[in-house]
Amino acid sequence: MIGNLYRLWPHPRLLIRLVALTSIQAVLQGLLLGCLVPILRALLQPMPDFAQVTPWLIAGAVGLAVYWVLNVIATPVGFAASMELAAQLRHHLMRHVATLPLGWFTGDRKGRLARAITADCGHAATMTVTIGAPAITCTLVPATIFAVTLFVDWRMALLFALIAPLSFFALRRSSRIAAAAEIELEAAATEIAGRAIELGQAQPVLRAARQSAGSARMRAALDEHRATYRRGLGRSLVPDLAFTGVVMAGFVAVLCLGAKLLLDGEVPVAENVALLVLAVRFLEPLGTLSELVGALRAMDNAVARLRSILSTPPLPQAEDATRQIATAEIEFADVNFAYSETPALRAVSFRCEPGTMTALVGPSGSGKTTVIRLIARFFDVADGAVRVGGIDVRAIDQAALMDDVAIIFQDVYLFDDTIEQNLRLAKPDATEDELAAAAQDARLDEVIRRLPAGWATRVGEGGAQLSGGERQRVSIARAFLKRARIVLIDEASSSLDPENEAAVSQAIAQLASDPRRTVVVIAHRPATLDRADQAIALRDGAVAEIGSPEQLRRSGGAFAMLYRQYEQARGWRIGSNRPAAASFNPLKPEADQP
Ligand SMILES: Nc1ncnc2c1ncn2[C@@H]1O[C@H](COP(=O)(O)OP(=O)(O)OP(=O)(O)O)[C@@H](O)[C@H]1O
Repeated sequence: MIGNLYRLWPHPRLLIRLVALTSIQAVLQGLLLGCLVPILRALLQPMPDFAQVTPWLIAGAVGLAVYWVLNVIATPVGFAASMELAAQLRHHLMRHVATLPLGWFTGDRKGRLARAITADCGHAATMTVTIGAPAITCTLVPATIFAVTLFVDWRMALLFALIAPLSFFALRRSSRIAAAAEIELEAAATEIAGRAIELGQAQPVLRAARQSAGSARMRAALDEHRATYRRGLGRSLVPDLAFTGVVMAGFVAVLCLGAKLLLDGEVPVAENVALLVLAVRFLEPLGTLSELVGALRAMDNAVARLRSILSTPPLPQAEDATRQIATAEIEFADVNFAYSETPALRAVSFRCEPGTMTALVGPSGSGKTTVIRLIARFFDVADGAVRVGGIDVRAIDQAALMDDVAIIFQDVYLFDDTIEQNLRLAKPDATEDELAAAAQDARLDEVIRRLPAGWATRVGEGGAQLSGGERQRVSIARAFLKRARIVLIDEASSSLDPENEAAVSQAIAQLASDPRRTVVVIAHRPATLDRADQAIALRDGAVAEIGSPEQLRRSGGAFAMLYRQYEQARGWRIGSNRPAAASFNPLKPEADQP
């Protein structure tokens, strides 16, 4: 546990100082109690020997003063340490996740990361101080008392040595059960958190179903959490009682041994009294340790969750990585890639020249998004190579690659800041003219003119104040602003309003008109397919067809069928109430379509 903690912090010096301070205090506490032996021995006799007791009283007073000073120092150090450790840990975590492959950030992992940053870092740091320090005291005080007792009476020390491992085993058992219960409780709490998010996000649906106070799943999650808590309590009851029993039995054994030594005349009254005091202080911390054990386990689990993120290997970086990409040419050379067992891409080869736009098409799950992700090096390929400007992306510095790449997702996330700051993310030092030009090219200027505070309008959490099409225009404007030579677009598959659709479509065409730029778009609209210089139809992770859209339409294959269906879908949406493209499987025979 201590090892795990130590390895967790990037700069463990503060932790070492805190542990050293607490350890010195604990040993001092044990030694001060040890002073009682000669003091009582000198005082509890028919003629008290003050000369003999004086040096011990002085030593005790000095020890107490040192203990008090250390205590005064340790309290603020403890507070400062818990803040500092949490801050250190959060920075360490953020620095580490910045080196992870972008493909690591799945929904589930994003949730874990949020929990790690908001809860686990704070818990681990606070508990290190509030639980870790008393745990050290509860271990070192009995250890010191044992050493002192050895000098007073070896038989009593032997009894202490017997009680310690017995209580240690009982404690270990109860701590294991507490750990398992804590993990179950954490899983139940995570389930509740998930359901609570759902409760907020799905309010309209839940209200329509008259379940606004919570779905059946939410209630089930709450019941499960309560049941898990009760189960945990029930399971730890017996081992907890066993531990208390061992400690109590130990104390009875100490009393019996003390009485026997006294009656046999082997240990005088004064020493017997001192031994009893030592026994109490030996056993008492063991009892406290049992109260700390649950919290220690909770801390260990938080530490383990943090370590599981911190131990994720970063994206490998070549020693002599290229820092400047010569051209925006993209090439896939016999690429194979799998997320798990099933291949997502199989022997994919194609080339995209600068100054061209390539449209990726294919049914859901055919590998379009994976192609986009591999160009931006979200993951490394298993076989073959992805090259940009003729260089394998694994040999290009990740920051340099990302400097030249802009990704426009279907769901654009904007920060809860002004529209200007959201745009400046692409180029923090952009001049006003550059901002205005990018906004104009992306047809964002007309949106900004309509907004109440223009460029200074806050876009709300995730960009909620803007429509989907407007958010995409912000994202396209970022691509213009950073002069990205590689633009990867996942065109919105759901319908945009006609104004946004025309604006986004024009902005994409404008992006593609730059002869230095390569645009790859997952296309869902005939207009985009018509504008493309090259189309690649994917099926089951393999290239089914490749050529110019015109050529492929004439050949009457998968692309032609898909094109007709997109056209038809648009016609249906405009002319009737039938659902739009989402219900089509482009590579299914038309007769089988709805
Ligand atoms: N993060 C992931 N982890 C595991 N498997 C994944 C992941 N992302 C995609 N896949 C799988 O890889 C295959 C290709 O998925 P991909 O998202 O590239 O297809 P797509 O053509 O973009 O689909 P869609 O049009 O639905 O977005 C699918 O079988 C998908 O289930």
